[in-house]
Amino acid sequence: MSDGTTGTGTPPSRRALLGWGGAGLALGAAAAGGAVAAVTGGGDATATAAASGAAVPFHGTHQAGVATAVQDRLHFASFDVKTGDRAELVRLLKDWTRAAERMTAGQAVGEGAYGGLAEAPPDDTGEALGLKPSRLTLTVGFGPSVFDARFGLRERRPAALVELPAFKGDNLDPARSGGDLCVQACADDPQVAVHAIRNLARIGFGKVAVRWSQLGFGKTSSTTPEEQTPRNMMGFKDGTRNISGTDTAALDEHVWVSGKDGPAWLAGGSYLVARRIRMNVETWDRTPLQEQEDIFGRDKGEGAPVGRARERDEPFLPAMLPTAHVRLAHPDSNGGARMLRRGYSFTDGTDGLGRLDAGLFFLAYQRDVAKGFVPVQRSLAASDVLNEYIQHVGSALYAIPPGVRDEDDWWGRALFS
Ligand SMILES: C=CC1=C(C)c2cc3[nH]c(cc4nc(cc5[nH]c(cc1n2)c(C)c5CCC(=O)O)C(CCC(=O)O)=C4C)c(C)c3C=C
Ligand SMILES: [Fe+2]
Repeated sequence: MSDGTTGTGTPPSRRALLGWGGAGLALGAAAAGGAVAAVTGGGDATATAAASGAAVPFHGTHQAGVATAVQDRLHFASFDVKTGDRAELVRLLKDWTRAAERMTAGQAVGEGAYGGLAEAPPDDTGEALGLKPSRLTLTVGFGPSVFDARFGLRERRPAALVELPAFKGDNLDPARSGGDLCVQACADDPQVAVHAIRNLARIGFGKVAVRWSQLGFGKTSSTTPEEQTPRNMMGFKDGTRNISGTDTAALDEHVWVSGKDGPAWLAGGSYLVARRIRMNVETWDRTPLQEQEDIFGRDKGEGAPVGRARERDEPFLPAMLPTAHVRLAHPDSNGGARMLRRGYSFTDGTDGLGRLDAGLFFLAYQRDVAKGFVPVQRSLAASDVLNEYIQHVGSALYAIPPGVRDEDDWWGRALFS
């Protein structure tokens, strides 16, 4: 297998094509440092890392793509496992891990996209050649259905990994819900994220099939509060009170599964809730500004909570409508529940009735869904005035294993060992 550096008959890595090949190690380390700065540093470091197209380290205690700085683009895919052979599934997870190591470092999959046997299709599909690593992160998850009888994993199913309850107003499409495995690909370049999912799906041909996938074009939450807060498709700042990627105390309390929570294989991992939430943007755009602000409990320009001046001022919940989104979602209204939001806006063309098929692909990581998403969504589903403008049309839940520690480790090793 090629190491991704240039040589006769060997396809160059994306990094090599950028002129990084010879000094790959030194520059790779610098790029990783930039990515670390993106996670731990200030806004300037984040902006620099994004602009430089740096690589985010793949190996670590936790998977990248949860607490690491949120990139601007998403390709999320949910897969059904087609093989009934446990060994084949393990082989796939190992192959996926090795390919993910390469792609997140800006290298082509396997022997690359050209230069190999003319009689065989290339290992890599090629559309990311010449592009920077673009802070690509690949995050894998296991859905409840993978713990059925097929792979002998019944005893290993986390007690907390139960199907989400039905919520008032849900209009879920089974074709956009569920799945045995997921891969969240985030990057600053959409082509890099799409290339990653395409190549993982290709490696999995015959063993897994994409059940549904979702592209996202603008982050709606960040883990870097020192950055400018992004705006959602309703024009409001979204993610102001999200968990910061540097707030280790909050991450330990609300996001990472601990050894005490069980099962042991999931320690250092998390749970991911994905919801495709359609917005009726045409109706929203005809709603008066005051009403829009009352619905969220924040103003549209600054993003300040009702009665306050600045975005980061502490919300005073009694000043908001009892049905305001922020009042209902706030931890004080939900027994202290918090989650790390990492969603993206989407626009998937039109719906045939002249309306944009647009909305929020809501992604939230948490330590326990029963104490995070479920109580908050119950309260939102029952009373949120925002419900007049939105509808949940897709839903999935996954257990997110801990990070891949080194080159000998692989996604899900502790689960299958
Ligand atoms: C069940 C969890 C949540 C869903 C589903 C959800 C959907 C949703 N949210 C917005 C826009 C905003 N949400 C904001 C705050 C906010 N939302 C949730 C949870 C869900 N949102 C939480 C936990 C919070 C933070 C509450 C707090 O601590 O104050 C905001 C305000 C800015 C912010 O703090 O992020 C906006 C704006 C939309 C449009 C939407 C569905 C389409
Ligand atoms: Fe919200």
